[in-house]
Amino acid sequence: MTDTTDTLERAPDSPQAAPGRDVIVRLEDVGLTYDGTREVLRGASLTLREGDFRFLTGPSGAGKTTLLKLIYLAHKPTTGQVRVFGEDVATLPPGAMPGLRRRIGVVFQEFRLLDHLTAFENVALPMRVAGVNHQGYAGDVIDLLSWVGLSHRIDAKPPVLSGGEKQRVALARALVSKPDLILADEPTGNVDPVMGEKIMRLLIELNRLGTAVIVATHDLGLVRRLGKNILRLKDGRVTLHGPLPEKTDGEERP
Ligand SMILES: Nc1ncnc2c1ncn2[C@@H]1O[C@H](COP(=O)(O)OP(=O)(O)OP(=O)(O)O)[C@@H](O)[C@H]1O
Repeated sequence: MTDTTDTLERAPDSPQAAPGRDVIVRLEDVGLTYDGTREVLRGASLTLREGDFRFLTGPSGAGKTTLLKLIYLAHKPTTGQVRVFGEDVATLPPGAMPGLRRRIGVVFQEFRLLDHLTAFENVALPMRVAGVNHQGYAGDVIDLLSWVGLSHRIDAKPPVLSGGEKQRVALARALVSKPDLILADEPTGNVDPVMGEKIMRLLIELNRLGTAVIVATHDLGLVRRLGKNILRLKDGRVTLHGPLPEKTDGEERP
């Protein structure tokens, strides 16, 4: 079996460098074609281990969101194998999906906050859906909103929150079930650079505490500053790269 890694430059947390950590996501030779005609992934492979942090980059339309949705079990591959927390998605027993998904926190554009619920209620929602009672989650929700700097906005509803505040509520919601893996699709997309940096620092802190993270982004400045390994998606395939070097004239990589 071939690994993910067509190219690996200075990647200290690479699969090769850390064989002791469990593999939590493995894609092997995955193809995904929408509607039988639109081939987005072709022979895509990657390995993610516990505690890894990866930026996911690539041209618009390359399939970054599609790849994250595959890992979140929202799509099945057309060909190849997807394993998440050791389970083969193709042969997942009925009823196993919610349990797997609870181990994954997502910050996706289309999973918007519910406008009629407060910040507290939005963050609490995954716990309520999982059948946890108020006492079981209230403390965690308050702590999380405080951690993302929103203690003062607990009772505010999304229509009166700024873009950055909404992103941080969404991040808190993704974290409330203490996931082993966070998938964030352009989490800094609609916020100013200072807020974008703050959101990324929160993700990095979370990763430092042990959560694996994949962040899809077009923001190469951020990728360069934060110095993390990169999964690059292009022509349907994934390659793993080390941190971007300092900018050089005319440089145009991911
Ligand atoms: N549900 C779908 N049905 C059909 N085609 C789709 C679907 N979702 C995405 N696509 C197409 O698949 C391709 C990849 O889309 P995707 O959103 O995964 O790319 P992306 O790399 O995340 O793009 P961007 O950087 O612009 O957000 C695009 O051409 C898109 O139009």
